[in-house]
Amino acid sequence: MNLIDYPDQDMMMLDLADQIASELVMALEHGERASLAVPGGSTPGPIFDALCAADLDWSRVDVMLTDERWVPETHPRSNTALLRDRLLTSRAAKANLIPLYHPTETPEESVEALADRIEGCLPLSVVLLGMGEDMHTASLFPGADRLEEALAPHAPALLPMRAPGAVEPRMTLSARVLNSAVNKHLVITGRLKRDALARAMNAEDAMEAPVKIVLGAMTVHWAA
Ligand SMILES: O=C1O[C@H](COP(=O)(O)O)[C@@H](O)[C@H](O)[C@H]1O
Repeated sequence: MNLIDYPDQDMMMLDLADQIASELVMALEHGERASLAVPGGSTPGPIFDALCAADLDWSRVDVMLTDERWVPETHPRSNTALLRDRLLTSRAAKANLIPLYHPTETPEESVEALADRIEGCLPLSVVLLGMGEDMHTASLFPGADRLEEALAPHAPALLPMRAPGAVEPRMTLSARVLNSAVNKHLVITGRLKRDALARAMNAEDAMEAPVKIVLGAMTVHWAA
């Protein structure tokens, strides 16, 4: 794991947006298409605000979330709504959204159809992950019902997930998909998440600290 400490959050968000844009450009130089997976939640908005204006051929980029809350796009907690508002705009409006949500009552009803579209984008060119203070990443939560399956080396690409720490059912990329990305970044802010990262590094296994499963070849970006 490579940990970068930034002097402030603004600088970190701009720098990270630049790095991701460069990695996408590189991927497009070597292949027909590039793929990018990004988190939802409260942290990545400023990265999206800068990244959406990057001068690259977005029409050849597939964009997806690392995980989604099972709520419609009109819901304030929809990660897809965040993506549409702050990343899939400006130049990046030309990117192709690979959805992690479909309006069925449960994620189980949609998982197969959604997974089919993800398989065609693997390995991901770039993954950006977030992390909660409980050491979850994507929707790999401690105590989640299908966590063991999602952490397994031959896990399916996409899994429904329910956890005591998650407000609603989730859909998440598996650890296999996250770890197989060509470029891997984890962005965290604040002292509490830095402490959580330290706890995850020292944890016995990823079942108690799921983020541990992705830390191996990860660049972790932190600012207070
Ligand atoms: O629920 C989620 O939480 C994590 C962390 O979110 P944050 O608000 O603490 O930044 C996020 O990475 C994940 O994508 C999201 O669904």
